[in-house]
Amino acid sequence: MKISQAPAEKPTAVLVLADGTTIYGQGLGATGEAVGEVCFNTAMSGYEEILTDPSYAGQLVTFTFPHIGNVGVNGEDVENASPAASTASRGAILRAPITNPSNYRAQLDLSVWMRRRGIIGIAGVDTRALTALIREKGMPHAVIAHSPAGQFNIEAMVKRAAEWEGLEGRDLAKDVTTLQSYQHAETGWAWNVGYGNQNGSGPHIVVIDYGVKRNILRRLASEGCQVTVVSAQASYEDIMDKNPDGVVLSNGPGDPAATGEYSVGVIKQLIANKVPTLGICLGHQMLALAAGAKTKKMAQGHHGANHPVKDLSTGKVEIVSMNHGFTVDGENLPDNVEETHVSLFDGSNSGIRLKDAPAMSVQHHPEASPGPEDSFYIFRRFVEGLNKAA
Ligand SMILES: NC(=O)CC[C@H](N)C(=O)O
Repeated sequence: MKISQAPAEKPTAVLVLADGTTIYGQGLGATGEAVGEVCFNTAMSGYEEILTDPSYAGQLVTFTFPHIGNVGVNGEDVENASPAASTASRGAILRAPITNPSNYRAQLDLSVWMRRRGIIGIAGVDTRALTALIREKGMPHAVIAHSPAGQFNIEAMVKRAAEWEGLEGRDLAKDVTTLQSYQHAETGWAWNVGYGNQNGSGPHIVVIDYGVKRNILRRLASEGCQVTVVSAQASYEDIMDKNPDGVVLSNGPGDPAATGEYSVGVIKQLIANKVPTLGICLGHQMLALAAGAKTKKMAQGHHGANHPVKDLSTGKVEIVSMNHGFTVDGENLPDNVEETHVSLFDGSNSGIRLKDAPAMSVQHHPEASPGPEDSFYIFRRFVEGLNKAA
């Protein structure tokens, strides 16, 4: 069975990097072109969650796991909470062609689902070599084109990739955030039950949506919280009008430093007024900025569901879900910021706590989705803190 090689003849898709590297393969999903930064994700499962995670806006995802699509798509494991964020990642790069879906939850073939969501894919790529290249040279800018007729203008694609503005300095949260505030009651997924529903009577949490993953909302609801989601552009007054017991700063795409123009001011007010705050991923980076720390672009980023992180307060190691291309500079934290978690892959910062405000944040994804549930405790720690304060 020939499953892993790019067809030598009649390619229907091509991946072109800004340096001119040209890789032919088979087209999947939507036709047309997508431009973005290529990152690699090492998760072995969870492609439906990954391809709907709004944090991937502006990126093209290479899956290092060779068989993607085997269990189809179920339409339930979708992470974008806002319709505005329905085109998170614009492209998927796969090793093997997609086989017939086999899973009791499967509703659709991955390629058909990608076509409906406007995601362009290419299979037959030597993803191992591409990943090795990213590790050596950093995340390249690239264009994927899918043309059933096999017509490509490589020169124009190289130019487009080379001229693409990149993610540094880009605020993408404003493109994926909800425009209106709403309540969220859905809880976690359980075998034979599906997602639950609960109108919690616990603390009221306002989540600022910079591109929030649904499982963050579900984890909060599962902890008994009442959950209200507000737009990334909500002012401090908008938020406080809702009477929150705590505020969650969500994940999201783009450069935290650029997103900070409207959000960091709000976060500074939350800290100054001692509003209990939990930041996740982009929210973590922006809490750090608000507290006086710095963020910077990483060379290869962290994207996967199998990263070891150490909780410095307990000494425990947890295996976590990661998805970030920017990082908080853990070497130069201001005095009021304590490092609470570190990545055991490269020692980069993976969590902070403010010494002068009830605020904490993590770079990794405690909501998993996809990934292990080791870090669900972060939500519990936050909610227990609120209950103690009440
Ligand atoms: N998942 C996220 O929130 C990503 C945060 C940020 N956009 C980064 O790439 O680092």
